Amino acid sequence: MTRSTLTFTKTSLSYPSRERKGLPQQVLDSINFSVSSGEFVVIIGRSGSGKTSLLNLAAGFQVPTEGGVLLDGARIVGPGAERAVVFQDDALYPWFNARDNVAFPLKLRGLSKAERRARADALLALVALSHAADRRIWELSGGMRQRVGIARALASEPSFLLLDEPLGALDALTRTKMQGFLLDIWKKSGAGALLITHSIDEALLLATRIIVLSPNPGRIAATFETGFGAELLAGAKPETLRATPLFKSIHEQLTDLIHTLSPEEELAA
Ligand SMILES: Nc1ncnc2c1ncn2[C@@H]1O[C@H](COP(=O)(O)OP(=O)(O)OP(=O)(O)O)[C@@H](O)[C@H]1O
Repeated sequence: MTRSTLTFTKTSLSYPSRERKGLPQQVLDSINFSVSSGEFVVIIGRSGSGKTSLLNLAAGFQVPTEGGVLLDGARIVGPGAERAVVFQDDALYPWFNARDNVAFPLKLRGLSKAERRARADALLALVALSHAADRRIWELSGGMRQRVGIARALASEPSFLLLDEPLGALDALTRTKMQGFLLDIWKKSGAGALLITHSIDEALLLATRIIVLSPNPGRIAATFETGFGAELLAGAKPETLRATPLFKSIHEQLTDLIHTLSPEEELAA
């Protein structure tokens, strides 16, 4: 895969606000950062700090009020197959089985039935769901559904995975498994990842870089370069990493920072 870069440059976003009688409410203020292939950037910040808005801009669902969002230097003006989005409650087609859900974007790309089946089966193998290819969506657990959603997102061979709390609805054990899994997929795909989470622990385990957003309007308050994901991929156990002084220190700094920025907000550890 050729190296690709997604860049936010002096990106600001305002929404018309009902409470303010139509006056614009600024939710993002002059955001500057980039994500390249092979990077895993995690955005963390209190509820309402503009995380989803940021991701929507990268996806091309919205356009900035000021500044730009660029893909390899070209302004993003709409959604594109090279930027795949995975949400918390991914809307899979309940009347299709897992394979047909994954194959659906391939149909839109005009692949033949045999090609779609072969590609969907390869993607299901990648997310360790070969055994469930023929099962309907309602026959799958929450974690399995999320893996189908990720396989479907990978079907378009995206350069970027845009992940909006994809693991937020899962129980703790499944979430831990899925974190390792997500890292593995990201590494194998060579894509760049931009993940939103409320969990400081998750941010630390997955990110190559953590960006903290401060609220009202959303601004970058701090950036942390981290590398625990590489250790997880190399086989380290999450609990071993959590016990290291460096993990504890960054966890403490992030907790302090987010609570200083939003003292009334309870954040998940
Ligand atoms: N389509 C919209 N129209 C008007 N205001 C919006 C719209 N979408 C979001 N907002 C407002 O923008 C601000 C940021 O919302 P956003 O969803 O980006 O934050 P967030 O950090 O992702 O929040 P959460 O963690 O709760 O998901 C909020 O005040 C929200 O009410």
